[in-house]
Amino acid sequence: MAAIQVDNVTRTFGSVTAVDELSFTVEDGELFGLLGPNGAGKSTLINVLVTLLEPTEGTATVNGHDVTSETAAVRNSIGVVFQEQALDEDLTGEENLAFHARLYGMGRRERTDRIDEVLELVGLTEVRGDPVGTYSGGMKRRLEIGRGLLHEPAVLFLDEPTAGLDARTRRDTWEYIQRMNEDAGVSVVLTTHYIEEAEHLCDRVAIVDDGEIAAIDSPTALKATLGGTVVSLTVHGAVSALCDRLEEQSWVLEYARTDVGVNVTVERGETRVADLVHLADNVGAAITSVDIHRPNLETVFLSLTGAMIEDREDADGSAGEHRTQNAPLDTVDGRSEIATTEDDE
Ligand SMILES: Nc1ncnc2c1ncn2[C@@H]1O[C@H](COP(=O)(O)OP(=O)(O)OP(=O)(O)O)[C@@H](O)[C@H]1O
Repeated sequence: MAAIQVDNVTRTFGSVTAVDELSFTVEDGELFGLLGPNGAGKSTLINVLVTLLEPTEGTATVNGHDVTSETAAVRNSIGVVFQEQALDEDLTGEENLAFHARLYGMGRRERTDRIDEVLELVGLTEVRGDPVGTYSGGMKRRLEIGRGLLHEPAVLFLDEPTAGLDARTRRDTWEYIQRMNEDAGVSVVLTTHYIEEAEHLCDRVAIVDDGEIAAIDSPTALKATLGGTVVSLTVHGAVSALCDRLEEQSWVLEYARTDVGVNVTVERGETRVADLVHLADNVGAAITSVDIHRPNLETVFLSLTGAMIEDREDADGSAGEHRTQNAPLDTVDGRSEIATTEDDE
């Protein structure tokens, strides 16, 4: 049985379609990610799956239970960690868990055993007696994840599990998420707008944009669809002539004009910079900056939607707004010399 089955789910808020006819399956034991910018519809989808919102249209099951007609069964079989922290900072880590265990109706014996196990799993055994107010951001996050696991759910939902954490703590948190997925055998569905998180952590990723799934596959398979690196050129003058020349080159896999120049997809981008500069010279165009994007989920998002996730984030406040295709990759216009940067893997 699939952990989650979503069939044509739509959720609207007035005139806003937050989730638009989504269909996908999450297999038992998978670590599954919903990747997209703020406002893409990830939280709305999670809220439908955890029975906090009813779908406007379509159906979904979680652990075989229908999210509309079997809400109690769904809730009993899931754990949820929301974006907003919900811990009592005056209570100790252990007391926070005990409170939650009582809510779930766990008996004293079961409670004690399970709290010990969970604290061990999230690496908080030594600080179990300290007030949560003294915990670091990462420790609080782990405690929340542990709390979501107390009643041994089959599926754990994590909404932006590492938002607001520094890079190192984020990486540590990934290890704990992986550990629970592997050791506790729990299926995990997480939302994120961090490329690296989706890439590093997830077995499969759905790329979500404007309420729709643009692509769904393993990070490796998604990157393989690109078949090259994207070289973003900022160009002054003669962009059309440069595009005509790009069209003639057998080594150019694809190109697309942007507001500031052109994105060129080639094999091993770093080896083609000199050729691109040469081509530009020939047609009287000036390349003022070069950015090389190794294939990662950001470049997959770019090729699918015409914008970077970061651009969408910058445009936030207008979450979910439609942007023009091939929006600028960067605001490097006006640089006088060529700067070459590469995304970290
Ligand atoms: N309760 C609501 N009322 C009205 N509009 C909403 C509501 N909840 C979400 N939306 C809108 O639905 C769209 C999707 O929002 P959603 O929060 O699901 O996106 P998201 O990808 O989870 O982003 P974030 O990470 O910022 O929560 C946005 O346009 C948002 O403004």
